[in-house]
Amino acid sequence: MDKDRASARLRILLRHLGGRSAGAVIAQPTSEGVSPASFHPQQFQYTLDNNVLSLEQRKFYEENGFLVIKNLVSDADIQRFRREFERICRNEVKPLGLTVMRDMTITKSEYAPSERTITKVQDFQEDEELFRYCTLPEILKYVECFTGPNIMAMHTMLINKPPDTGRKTSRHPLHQDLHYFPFRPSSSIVCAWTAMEHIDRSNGCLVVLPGTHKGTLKPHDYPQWEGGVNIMFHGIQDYDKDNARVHVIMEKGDTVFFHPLLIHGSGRNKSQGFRKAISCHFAGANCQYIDVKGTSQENIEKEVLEVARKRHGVNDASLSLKDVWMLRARLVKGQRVNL
Ligand SMILES: CCCC(=O)SCCNC(=O)CCNC(=O)[C@H](O)C(C)(C)COP(=O)(O)OP(=O)(O)OC[C@H]1O[C@@H](n2cnc3c(N)ncnc32)[C@H](O)[C@@H]1OP(=O)(O)O
Ligand SMILES: Nc1ncnc2c1ncn2[C@@H]1O[C@H](COP(=O)(O)OP(=O)(O)OP(=O)(O)O)[C@@H](O)[C@H]1O
Ligand SMILES: O=C(O)CCC(=O)C(=O)O
Ligand SMILES: [Fe+2]
Ligand SMILES: [Mg+2]
Repeated sequence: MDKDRASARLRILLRHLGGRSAGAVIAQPTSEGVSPASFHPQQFQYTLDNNVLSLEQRKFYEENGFLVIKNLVSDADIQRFRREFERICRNEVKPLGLTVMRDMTITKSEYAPSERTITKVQDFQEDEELFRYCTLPEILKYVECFTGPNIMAMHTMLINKPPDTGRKTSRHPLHQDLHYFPFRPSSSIVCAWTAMEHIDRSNGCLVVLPGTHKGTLKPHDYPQWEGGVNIMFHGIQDYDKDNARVHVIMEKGDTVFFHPLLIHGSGRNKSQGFRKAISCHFAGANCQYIDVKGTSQENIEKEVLEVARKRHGVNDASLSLKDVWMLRARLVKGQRVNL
């Protein structure tokens, strides 16, 4: 693409996004299909102008790709999420569309459903009690700094990381969440992840490689782990080993906001407890779906569609990753524009 066309495309993109820092041109990574030749020096690429983040917080996110806000979600709310999760585990409620995951070392076991066999629930957008998390004003206040005022909740999870059985399957390999998402631009997407208890290295805290959000989306695949790896837990094969791993220690209610290109994962849970966190990936409603065919995301599309076909018996060859995400997406603020 020549320089003029590239900058014209950027201008359209900017208008579409409702404008970031005044007069600034967003420097999008090349994986977004925009030429880096049109970079202009500017201060902020990953946060919007607003009065919520302090200059220091804003600079921290720009530089590192994540930001921890201490004590953001109340104990009372966390208790409600915990109760609802327990009800789901006991089969007392069956929210529509919910995906229940078991650790691969216990999937084929005879255990009755309980909090000890479920490692993660995903897609709780139809469970009003858990979905309250995605609508908490204290969460959305920060989310808006990244997505702008029209906010979609795209992906919801409550993670119940089990004590490791010794096979290290409780680890989550280093990855970028954007690998799973067929929508862009990446900087209008943010994950909010709230610790539901004290989380440190002993029970498998989040591990991040600061600054990696400035890079591009890397190819992902299953890691070659001896003890095996959970379904769809793709990892980055060759990340820069010189990048310092940072273990993010959090207290109950602390919330980390992070960019979908930030390389992160979590270590083994060496404790006897089930380590809990609740999270939602939000996106600006102005984001656009992309076709991932012919990209590194093709492998995850194939896996997700195979599961969708098996579970729902749909056999439509034209089904794409986009269709799956359109069903999950739920508006939490403003207007549903594209997603
Ligand atoms: C930003 C996002 C980052 C991420 O989210 S990374 C994680 C992404 N994970 C997902 O999207 C969730 C994937 N899981 C699922 O969709 C469901 O758990 C899954 C696999 C469909 C299973 O659901 P159900 O069919 O209700 O359960 P089931 O017990 O009958 O299992 C069916 C077949 O799947 C297998 N399975 C289930 N959980 C597994 C696991 N953790 N690791 C490896 N294999 C697993 C299970 O053994 C069974 O296999 P088979 O049919 O007997 O051969
Ligand atoms: N040698 C490695 N190669 C690739 N990824 C790794 C390696 N070691 C750890 N990881 C990944 O890095 C993240 C954090 O792992 P970390 O080393 O903190 O945990 P751990 O090995 O379970 O525990 P610890 O090192 O505290 O005993 C996880 O995503 C894990 O999968
Ligand atoms: O809570 C964790 O272990 C992190 C999970 C994660 O990064 C993910 O599911 O995308
Ligand atoms: Fe992740
Ligand atoms: Mg280690």
